[in-house]
Amino acid sequence: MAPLSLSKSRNTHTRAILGPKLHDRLPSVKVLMVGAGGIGCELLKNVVLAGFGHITLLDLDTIDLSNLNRQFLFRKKDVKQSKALVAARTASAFNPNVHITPIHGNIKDTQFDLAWFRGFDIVLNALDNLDARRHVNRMCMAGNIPLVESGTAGYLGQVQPLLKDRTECFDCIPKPTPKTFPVCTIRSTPTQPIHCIVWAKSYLVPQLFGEDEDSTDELDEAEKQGENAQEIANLRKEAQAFKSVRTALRSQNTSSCAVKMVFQKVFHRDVLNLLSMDDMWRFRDKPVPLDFDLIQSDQFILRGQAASAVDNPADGTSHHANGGRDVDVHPSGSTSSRNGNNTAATVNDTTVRPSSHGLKDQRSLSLRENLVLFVSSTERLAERLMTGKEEIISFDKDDDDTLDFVTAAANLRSAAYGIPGKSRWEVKEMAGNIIPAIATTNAIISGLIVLQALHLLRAAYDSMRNVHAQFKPSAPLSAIRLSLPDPRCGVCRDTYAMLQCDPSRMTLAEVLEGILDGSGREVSTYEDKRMLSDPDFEDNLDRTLESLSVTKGKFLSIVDEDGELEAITLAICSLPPNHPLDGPAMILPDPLPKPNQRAKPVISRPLTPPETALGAQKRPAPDDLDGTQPAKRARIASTSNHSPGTSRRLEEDGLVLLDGDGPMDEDVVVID
Ligand SMILES: Nc1ncnc2c1ncn2[C@@H]1O[C@H](COP(=O)(O)OP(=O)(O)OP(=O)(O)O)[C@@H](O)[C@H]1O
Ligand SMILES: [Zn+2]
Repeated sequence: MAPLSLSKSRNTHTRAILGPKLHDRLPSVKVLMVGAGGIGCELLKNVVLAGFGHITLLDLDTIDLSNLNRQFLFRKKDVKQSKALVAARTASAFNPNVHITPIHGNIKDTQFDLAWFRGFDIVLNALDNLDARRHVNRMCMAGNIPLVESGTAGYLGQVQPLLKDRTECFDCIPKPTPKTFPVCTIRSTPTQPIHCIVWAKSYLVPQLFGEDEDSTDELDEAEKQGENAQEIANLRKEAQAFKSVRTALRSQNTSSCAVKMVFQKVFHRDVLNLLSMDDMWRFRDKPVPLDFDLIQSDQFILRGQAASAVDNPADGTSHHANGGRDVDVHPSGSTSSRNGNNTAATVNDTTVRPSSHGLKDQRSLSLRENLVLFVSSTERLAERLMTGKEEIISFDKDDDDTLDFVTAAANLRSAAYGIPGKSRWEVKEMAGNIIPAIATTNAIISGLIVLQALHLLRAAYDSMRNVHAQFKPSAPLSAIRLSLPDPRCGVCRDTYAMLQCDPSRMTLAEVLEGILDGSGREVSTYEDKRMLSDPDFEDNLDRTLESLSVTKGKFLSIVDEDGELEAITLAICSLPPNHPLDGPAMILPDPLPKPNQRAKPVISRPLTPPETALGAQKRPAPDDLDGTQPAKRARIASTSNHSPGTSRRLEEDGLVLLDGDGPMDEDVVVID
């Protein structure tokens, strides 16, 4: 028998499985893949080998050493290069007929507007965060583009095909409330290692290395409004104290003492201040203020132990320092001290630790070693600010300097409060909210993504399933029929249209006039959760879209005040390239969007499993269905989520830090 030609053998099986019709179609299908990480690398390989011809691969990140164990399109030589570019280069070689366009960018960037999304036949998500997933979901709902959503967490995984009007969308189901901690626990009364880690990562790192948030105006305003004068005076003192250490960290002259200043403030003076509040410690163990010089000279006695002997490993055992000289206590490997000299704060570490005590990242550090690590990491971070390389630094589990800093600061705080410390490895897991990734789960999920994508392309809607990989040896996969859209969903129930316009020349009123065709309906307008106008608030109507930050890539929602009709959401796009310069500043969608009657709320909905890798998704209990109209719900959400009065920071990974002035149970630090 004559051997099959390579291209014949390459396609024979796929063709037999997919059937000639679908197989012939794949070379012309335009796929957008978002994410080239753990799932993304596996998925790209599958998509290329399945015979898809045009793949656009987008990822914002560069390759990290820690990716190599499972992101097999990358090699050590590729570290620090763009994931999208390297993955595309590697996978192109798997199939000569494939055309991969890599983009090193953020999918939320406004250049990737609805017009751009509409250039694709299908979108495959291989992302790792809710924010980006929500964004892609909205774009796909707006453009009626089939989307396959996916996620893995350890042994768990999920694949979910989504199509507007046929299936629920990613936002139809409320996502789990993240884990919360009261702010006072984090700021004043920690009792667990995680409290100290969150404090170091979400409070201390931003205070020292993040943006300079001038709170003077806020405090002046609070004072005017007659808030507690003593409290305001304390907050001013606190702000001033942080200001001076921030300045010191950024200044050449004082930088040598800066690290010690930081230490004295947060581990000594702040603890003394707290101790002065007697009431706080009536039923709690008191913290102990740490002493830099005494720890350095190993004369500090903490709860009966010397600094070099105090270590607080998670297992509760204590390792006493003796024996041979060691060891690098900079887990990142850096031992540099600024200007090559020992600064006032530098500890000449001759700590003696048995080097056999586990891998260096997994060792528990003594109090003294934590001090050394605190000094060196603070110096490294300060140096990055001083050399102007970065203006601000935020925590990143893969950034050795910030991880060292958080490890050391958290452990020093733990020591002060008598809480067990954590190794750098454990801190990385806890601060980075890491569930170890399992390559096999990624591989299984990536295969399932392609299967669901093929169902979508074939319009075989009855075959589509939500598939879950679960930790159940008897039933490792479960496949569930898809649910219908939630009629109350504020994303997929909107009527979408594309508005091509020049936002610098169009006012909000002109857009409303054009879209509502002079119907005079009473409406409110929103950009995301920001309310721009309502019937009682018309100040913005004569402002241009640009001045209201409603520009290319953003959505403008027009919500019916009566709640009778679904909302109209306009995706703002540029005018076409050939549009005459003196032409109209807006091209209205044709036909104009005609929103449907709003559906009455339903009580029972099809089953979706309770726990997913995209988040333990819970449907509202029937009692929660209060029948509130989405329009009104959106309004409530918009005001409660971003009330300007609340001092709130939202961090990338979903962590919310509320510096609350509200009641205690509203003051929470939230971990996603
Ligand atoms: N907004 C976004 N735009 C483009 N790519 C994104 C966006 N958000 C996340 N990603 C990418 O999605 C991918 C998710 O992959 P994965 O979960 O394996 O993350 P990772 O960073 O490679 O791994 P780990 O978090 O475990 O270190 C990452 O490569 C990440 O850069
Ligand atoms: Zn929805």
